Formats: sequence, structure tokens, C-alpha cells
Amino acid sequence: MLIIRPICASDYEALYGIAVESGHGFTSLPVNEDLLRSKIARAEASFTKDVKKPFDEGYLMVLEDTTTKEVVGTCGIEAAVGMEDAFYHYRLGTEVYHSKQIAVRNEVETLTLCHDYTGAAELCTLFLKDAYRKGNNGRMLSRSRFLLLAQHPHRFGETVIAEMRGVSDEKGDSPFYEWLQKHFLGIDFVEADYLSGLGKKAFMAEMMPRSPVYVCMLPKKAQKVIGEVHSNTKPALRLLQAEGFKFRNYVDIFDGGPTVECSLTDIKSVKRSRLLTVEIGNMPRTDTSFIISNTKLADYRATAAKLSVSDEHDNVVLSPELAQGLMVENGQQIRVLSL
Ligand SMILES: CC(C)(COP(=O)(O)OP(=O)(O)OC[C@H]1O[C@@H](n2cnc3c(N)ncnc32)[C@H](O)[C@@H]1OP(=O)(O)O)[C@@H](O)C(=O)NCCC(=O)NCCSC(=O)CCC(=O)O
Ligand SMILES: NC(=[NH2+])NCCC[C@H](N)C(=O)O
Repeated sequence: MLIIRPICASDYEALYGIAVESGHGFTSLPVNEDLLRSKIARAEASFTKDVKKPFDEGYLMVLEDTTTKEVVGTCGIEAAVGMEDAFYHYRLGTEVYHSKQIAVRNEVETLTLCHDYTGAAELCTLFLKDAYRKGNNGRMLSRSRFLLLAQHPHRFGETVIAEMRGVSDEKGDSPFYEWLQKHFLGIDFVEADYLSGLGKKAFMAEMMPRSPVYVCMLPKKAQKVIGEVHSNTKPALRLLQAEGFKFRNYVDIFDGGPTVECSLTDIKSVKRSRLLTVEIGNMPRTDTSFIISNTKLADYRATAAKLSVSDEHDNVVLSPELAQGLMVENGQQIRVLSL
């Protein structure tokens, strides 16, 4: 069985492996022992914290193959970004230059540094090991987070965003970042992204261009990748677009990757998920797959299985093994979502 559960201290080695495998530009998993250990500790504290409104909690989860006990993927949700530091974006805007006198009209695009997403929840750290990128695994891993959002909405910002990894090559060169490195920041993309992932962001305030930047004055290859995602990230973006996430002209300040957003209550899977009551027994044969989670937090569990669910009844039969995997008993509730 593949089970999604909160990360714990003994997952450190596995998380380190995934940080290496995910590569540069995957900002939230820098290859740094202290940072990864503190991310795990922060997640452990968040899943047990009594929360009235979202602040700096981070809900990092892993996907475990229970037959091998191997951690094969990760997914996460930040409760509210920019509460303890500044959370930067470039906003793509338009300026119009128009003169009747000389009969010229130009529209030019600008990039303006902003903190507009402060307080938003952020989907992040979505990664699945190559061998497991098959069937519904990727979709389950991405979507399982909507069950958690639906069950505990008061723990998260009302707007939900995801920063999609922008374009860079295997060597860690980003076509967008080059002009920033040359004229402003000095350090290379891999280092800038690494410092950003560590939360060491003071250099951004000190070194990023102070004035808005005119897109037409950037190198052509930088212009071309504004709002474009890394090829490995196309499936992740596709999954969010299907949920109703939209690009609203905000891009990453280093690689130009798009940020997409949706109101928590408008996310399709949040709206469609249902609470059902568990009956443990023999599961009827059916072909309809569901993502299923319990309604707990510290003992949160989610998985996918074929269930017989009817519109008329609020009961659902789970096998003893499935109930055990989900840590639920007879009469308790689960949340389900068709896959
Ligand atoms: C993201 C996942 C976990 C997704 O798993 P899979 O690759 O198995 O997904 P999948 O089921 O094959 O594909 C999901 C959907 O994307 C479509 N799809 C697949 N390849 C595509 C491509 N090249 N272009 C456009 N769409 C594509 C599929 O048809 C399917 O759409 P239909 O459903 O319509 O059939 C994986 O690709 C991965 O680990 N990628 C590397 C790490 C990464 O870049 N992560 C995202 C970083 S950005 C981030 O973490 C923030 C976002 C977030 O947290 O959600
Ligand atoms: N533009 C970027 N590089 N954004 C970060 C992309 C990766 C992903 N959002 C994460 O959790 O780290």
C-alpha cells in the first residue's frame, strides 16, 4: 500500500536523498543537513500545534510504500507564507506610453518586486521518485493535500498558491537569472536558489534591482522563459490547472517560473470531497478509484483505493487492512475524493 503521512525524524535519510534527486531550482529542498532536519522538526510541531489562525506552520508529508517501508515521495503545504520573513515575487505589469503629439503608442511590460502573496498558503515540495511515476500515484500525491485543506481550512491562508519551478538546465544555468547575476546579484543561480531555500533572504532586499525592470530591455532568452516551467514540472502544473489554479502574472524573482493561485474554497477537489462513515468489512468489487484520508492531523493518513460509494448513503465499507493503513475504526469518518 502507498500511504501519505506526516514526515518524522526517522525519515531524514530519505528526505536527504530526495533533496539530492530533485536537483537545483527545487527551492524548498536544499541539500543541507541542518535545514532538512529543522524542516522535519517544524513539520512535527505543526501537525500537533493548536492553531487558531495560520502563521508559520509547515505541513511536510511523505509517501511511503508500506511493503518496502521506503519513502518514495514528498508533498507539502505551508500554512501562510511571508509571516516571519519577506516573500518576494515579480509582478508582471503593463505601462502604456501614448502621445497624440507625435502619434505614438507603446505598451511595455514591467517586472515589479512585491510581497503581494503574504499570508497565502503554499503548495510545495511535490516530488515522486521516478520508478513510482506511473498510474495515479502523482495525481494522488498532489491531490491528497486538498483533502487536508478541506478538513482543516482554518489552519491555512484563504488564497492558495504554488510556485512552479522555472526553466534551468542540468548545469544549473537559468536563462532568466543570467542578467540578474551579471548586473546585480553576482552569485550564480544555484547559490541564489539555495540561499532562498534556506530562508537567508537578506541579500534579496539588498541586491535586487530597486526600480521596476522593463521586460523589453532584458536579453531575448530571459524574456522567452518568463512564466515558463521546467520540463519536469509540467505534470505538476497540469494537475493544479485541473483544480482551477490560474496564473495571475506573478513570477519567481530568480528563474521567472510562474506562480499559480486559487481560493481555498474554489479548489475543485476541496469542493468535491465528501465525508463518509467507515464500516469495516468485505469491500464490494468496483472500478472507481478514490483518494481517501482520515480526518486526523497528527495521525493524518491518506491513500488511494477502489471504493463503492453511493450518492444516497453516507457509509462506506473499508477492508480491515485499509482501515488499519488509514488509522480509522468502525464508525469514524473519512474524507473521499474520486481520482
Ligand atoms: C509532479 C509529479 C509528482 C507528478 O507525477 P507524474 O509525473 O507521475 O504525473 P502524471 O500523472 O504522469 O501527470 C500528471 C498530469 O500531467 C500531464 N502531463 C504529463 N507530462 C506532461 C507534459 N510534459 N506536459 C503537459 N502535461 C503533462 C499528464 O497527462 C497528467 O494530466 P491528466 O491528469 O490530465 O491526465 C512528478 O512529475 C515529479 O516528481 N516531478 C519532478 C519534481 C517537480 O518538478 N515537482 C514540482 C515542483 S513545483 C512544486 O512543488 C509546487 C507545486 C505543488 O506542490 O503542487
Ligand atoms: N521558481 C521556483 N524555482 N520555485 C520553486 C519550485 C519548486 C517548488 N515550488 C518547491 O517546493 O520548492
